[in-house]
Amino acid sequence: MRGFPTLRSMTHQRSIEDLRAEVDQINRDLLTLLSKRGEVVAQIGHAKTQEGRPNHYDPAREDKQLKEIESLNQGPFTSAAVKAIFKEIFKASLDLEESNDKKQLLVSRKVKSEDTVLDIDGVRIGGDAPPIIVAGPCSIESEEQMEQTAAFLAARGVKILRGGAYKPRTSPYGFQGMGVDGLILGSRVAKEHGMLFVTEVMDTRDVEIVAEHADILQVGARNMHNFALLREVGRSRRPVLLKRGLSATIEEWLYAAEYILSEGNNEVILCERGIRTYEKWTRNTLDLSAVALAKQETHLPVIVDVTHAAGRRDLLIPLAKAALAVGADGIHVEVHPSPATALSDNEQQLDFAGYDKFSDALSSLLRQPASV
Ligand SMILES: C=C(O[C@@H]1C=C(C(=O)O)C=C[C@H]1O)C(=O)O
Repeated sequence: MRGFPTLRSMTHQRSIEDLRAEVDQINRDLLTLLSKRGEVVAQIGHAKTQEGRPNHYDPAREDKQLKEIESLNQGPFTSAAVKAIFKEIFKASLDLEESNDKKQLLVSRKVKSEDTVLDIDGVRIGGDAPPIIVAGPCSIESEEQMEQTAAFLAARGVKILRGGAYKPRTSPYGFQGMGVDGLILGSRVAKEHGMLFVTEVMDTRDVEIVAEHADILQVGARNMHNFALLREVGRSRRPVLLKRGLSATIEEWLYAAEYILSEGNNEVILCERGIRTYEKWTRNTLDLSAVALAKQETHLPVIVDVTHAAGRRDLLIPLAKAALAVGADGIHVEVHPSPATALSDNEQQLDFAGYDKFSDALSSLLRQPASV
């Protein structure tokens, strides 16, 4: 190989110390170049994020660089060795791009250290506000059902009434909800009792009409990955209650919230509702570490839907206590005047007597501000 002195000519000319000093200097130069490369790569990462490309890995680009490096390599290292070194550099660069990017997430506490406290018509959620209760039937079924439930809950100080007008049912033949009539009914009854109305929106085409009637838009677990819907509720100017997906990791859940914030809507309430595991004795498995982590990593309020997490009435009190103990900003619970005849979720909704027991059991925890 041209240009490189032979071992024999080198050994007697320079001492090992001398050579090592040169290696030390080369290390420093390499480090300077590596750091410079890292800075440029981080800028590429930032540009990709701004273009809405969350996946930064680009194998074609890496391959192109490796091919060029191979063609330029004149030794003494083999091309395989040089390529292995550069692959490590690409891997570290990708990590750098992605971790820098994560630090800049709008949901992150690193970007906004203080708690986001929502104030919806005087109802405060998050931060130093006492934990809130979101309660009401699974589905809006009739005027009588909504009227009875709202009157009962309002008398007990519940400020947020829930009720589904569009229902994401497992079977297409299950009750699909009352639609617009349900929206009108739910919002009227809530208003009459001085409550806020939260209801699920499942389709981008319905965001406008649901936002017209509801005070808070719910994105349900089955739609947590519906990125078009997340963007659309992000563009609406209503607070959003974002449930965690059935099998979503915490990271995926927080990225889903990021979709909403990235459209300019900062009013997001995260809702842990249990995840799908192998366990059969509960409908889902309540993930309390997700609540603690979401509180730690984000500035958003986090509430816990104990009804869907448990799928059975007998666990609601202990699960709600545990949720409040880890710092949840509220509890979501389904209440129906007659769960046995409800058109959905018969097994898990509380009747009025059950709700009274539930709220009595939690009363001391509900008075104080959420604590981590
Ligand atoms: C820096 C980039 O992102 C990643 C890192 C690369 C690198 O370190 O050279 C190359 C491709 C991507 O996997 C890029 O796309 O250019």
